[in-house]
Amino acid sequence: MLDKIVVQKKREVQSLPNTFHEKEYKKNSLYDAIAVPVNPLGIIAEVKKASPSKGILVEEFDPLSIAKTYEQLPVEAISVLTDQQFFQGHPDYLTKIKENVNLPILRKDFIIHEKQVKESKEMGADAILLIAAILEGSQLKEYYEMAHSMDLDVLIEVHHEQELEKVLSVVNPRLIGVNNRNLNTFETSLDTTKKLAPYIPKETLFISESGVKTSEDVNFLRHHTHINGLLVGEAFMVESDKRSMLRGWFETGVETSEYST
Ligand SMILES: O=P(O)(O)OC[C@@H](O)[C@@H](O)c1c[nH]c2ccccc12
Repeated sequence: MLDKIVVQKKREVQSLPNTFHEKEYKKNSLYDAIAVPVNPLGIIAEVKKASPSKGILVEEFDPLSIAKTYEQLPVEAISVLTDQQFFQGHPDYLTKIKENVNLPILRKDFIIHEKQVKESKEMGADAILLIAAILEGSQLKEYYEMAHSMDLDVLIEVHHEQELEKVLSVVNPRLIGVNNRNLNTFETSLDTTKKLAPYIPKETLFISESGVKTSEDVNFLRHHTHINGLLVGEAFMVESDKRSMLRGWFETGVETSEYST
């Protein structure tokens, strides 16, 4: 699946222009929001209509009103899918949300070319995702540095130890996301975050991505790892009472974390 997405992205990149116009948006730092969260853990709530694994999550999809609901909860940041082909997202959703919602906005897409980094800035993103599985070490370094020079924060996504090693050998990332979903099989396992936790540098902000749905999930992650935040899509999208769900996640608190190194 990931291969198929990359083939499509290569096609899309060919039709991107060579120059982009930078508009003046107020920057909201994803890093700062996660470093000093309002919630007990930093919450990045995703605006996602559909996914290749689940199909359409919500029929009546109004990205701006979803983002405004997130802003009211509140959450620390918003992730917006801009991929059209596989997730039914759109770049305009991100721009519209940036213009109307005062939270850090992460562009969620499959970046494989520097033009997409510049395009993200033009869209109004505060941060981008770089997926280690689809990038060489040299590309990771190049896009990471380029993004920072444009004042974009970067969340680097990894799935396993070799990817993490590749990332750490080229950059000193401020934010790392461990994706619990295997992008080839689409299965999620929170053990992915647990397994990688000991290898995430202490000074790096650590996000667990995908497959978080219940307070048991949240407590599992808080008990076994030193995560700073969660990236949640589906659970929010299909829940009508998002506020109660979020409150419920932190109600029971955590027993002392077993995680110590
Ligand atoms: O809907 P979930 O299981 O809560 O997952 C959200 C998010 O982590 C997921 O959408 C995601 C993580 N990494 C990605 C890379 C591309 C597209 C999507 C993603």
